[in-house]
Amino acid sequence: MTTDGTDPRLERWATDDPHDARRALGATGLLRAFNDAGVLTAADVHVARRTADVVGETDESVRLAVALAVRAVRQGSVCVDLTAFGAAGEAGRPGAPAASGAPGPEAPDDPPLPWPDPDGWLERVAASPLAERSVVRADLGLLYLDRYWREECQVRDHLVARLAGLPPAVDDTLLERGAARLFPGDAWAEQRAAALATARRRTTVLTGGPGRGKTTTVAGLLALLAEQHAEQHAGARGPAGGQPLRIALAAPTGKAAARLQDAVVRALEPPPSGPGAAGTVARPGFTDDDRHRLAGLRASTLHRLLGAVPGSSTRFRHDRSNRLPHDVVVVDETSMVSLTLMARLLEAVRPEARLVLVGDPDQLASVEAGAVLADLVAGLGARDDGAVAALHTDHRSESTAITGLAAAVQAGDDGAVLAALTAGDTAVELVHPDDADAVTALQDELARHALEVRRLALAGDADGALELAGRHRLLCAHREGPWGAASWNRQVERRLGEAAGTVLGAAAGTPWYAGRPVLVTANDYALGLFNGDTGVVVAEGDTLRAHIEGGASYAVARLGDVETLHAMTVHKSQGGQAETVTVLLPDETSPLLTRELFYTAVTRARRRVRVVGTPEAVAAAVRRRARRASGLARRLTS
Ligand SMILES: Nc1ncnc2c1ncn2[C@@H]1O[C@H](COP(=O)(O)OP(=O)(O)OP(=O)(O)O)[C@@H](O)[C@H]1O
Repeated sequence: MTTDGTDPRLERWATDDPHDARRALGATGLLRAFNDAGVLTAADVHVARRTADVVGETDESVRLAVALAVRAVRQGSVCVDLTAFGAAGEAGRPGAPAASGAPGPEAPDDPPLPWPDPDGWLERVAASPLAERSVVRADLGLLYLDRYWREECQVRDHLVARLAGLPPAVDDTLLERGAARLFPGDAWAEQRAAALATARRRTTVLTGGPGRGKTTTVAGLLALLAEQHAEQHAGARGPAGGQPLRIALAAPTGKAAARLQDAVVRALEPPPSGPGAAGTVARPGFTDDDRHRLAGLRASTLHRLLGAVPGSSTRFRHDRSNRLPHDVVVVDETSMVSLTLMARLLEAVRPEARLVLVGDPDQLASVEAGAVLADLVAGLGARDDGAVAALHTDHRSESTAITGLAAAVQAGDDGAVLAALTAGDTAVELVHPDDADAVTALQDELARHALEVRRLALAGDADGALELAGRHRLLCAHREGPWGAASWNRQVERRLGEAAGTVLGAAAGTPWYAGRPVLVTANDYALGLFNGDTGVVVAEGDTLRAHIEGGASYAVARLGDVETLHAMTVHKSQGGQAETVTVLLPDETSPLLTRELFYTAVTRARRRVRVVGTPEAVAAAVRRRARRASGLARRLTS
């Protein structure tokens, strides 16, 4: 582990298969050596060779640098810091300065690599025809593929321009009065301050972990803005007069958008009345006027908001020449937004519109390149002009032990994490993977849970099966391997089949059976299904129907992109929560084992979290950052 917490190991792939698709047949020189060593894939090598050949670049170290830049993007970084690598015996040793986010130098037991001399390496790339032709860019001491450099600069330019613009006009007396009504007293002080700060700005990043009251704050903020708008346009005539505030609510995935809409609508509902209802649900103090002004709010995916263009994942109908019409744009789960999508969003939002980016910067970043939310928090936070509003108070978790564990993970304090996991609190528990009895007990518990879900599903009790299935989540770092989601899915299915005296799941030739919990893995707008939706297959007479959380049900034959959900990856669990969560940690050498992964996993639990892993794996997870190389935070501060 390097001093900045970056993983010191250079992640490599390995295979005995001479025909493995990652092998770059015909590669020579340094590219060959790094491909043979499992650092570069055939795709990395191919791009470097083709672009270098086109411009006649023959310097092997430059070709290697381009391949490493391609590799970096493949691994989620936006650029690469060549100083993180280095000549053998120089920067290549563990503990040498590693760039933020860049994969670090090799582990001591890996064969040494023929690294070029790091001195002047970036300068050689910068002087090459590849840089002259803008194939790559050397900037901030980092090497970028041109597209990502341009996108990073675009994001910086748009944000800096937004921050430099005049603040929106507000009626301060009305705003203060509204905030005191919506967020009254001490219990709402943090959210009141955040909503007030956000209302007075064009651009705000609103951060907070799960249950910190972000969505509730957004609902109250929208009521404040709608009140301001109504006041400003009272008695106005003409096309704008009387037009309600145009609000866009969006999230990167369909599931997150549906949750955002639900949460905002729920927050706006009148508090329950009747005996015993008082004090059960805390809601901002909305009036009927607020509810009327915000009636019919809908959330959509960011792609849908921007107007997806068939055949392109990076171009949208709304762009700088056709801006979004909205006065307020709220984006939830911003941690899942890639650099490319953020660049497209920022160019499409009208400069005078309010933009509120909501999310938890400690969670895993987007599947695609970039760690935009974390960069915005670091970069804008350092400017100290109030663009970042943070919520810290946990309003949801039913266990202070879980809150404490999550805080210790967040702080990177492995000692405190291990102490929390072994303190004997029933809400938080550590199971050693070599403890055969404990692992068997876990397997039995999972099988009992799956059997009970199946019993309800066979009896046609869709609500009961859904409710029970959603109470527990088994989260894995990996998809494959002994501690991967696929293997645990098979294991639970085998136990289920044994108990039912039959074969269930893939081994039976059909994945469908009553009690199969499912995870939707792609949006299907025609069916109204979203990536991340969860459900259970229920027997209805002789047929099987998948009942999806939220009410819809479908004949199983209609569903295409679904996976079995006895276990799931932590990545796919983002945005959801369950009463109990079991986290299976891989051993401490797994490159996926990071603080962000562990934090995301434990914060999915509301009441109880059980971590299966060695103390070494826990410590490695807490200490290792999933940093992604990017220059955005620095660009925003300079
Ligand atoms: N000030 C408060 N006092 C009491 N309860 C609150 C307060 N603020 C929010 N809550 C309640 O806490 C729960 C979580 O709030 P909310 O959904 O706004 O959090 P969140 O940060 O958006 O969570 P997530 O990111 O997990 O969706 C909700 O049930 C909400 O009603």
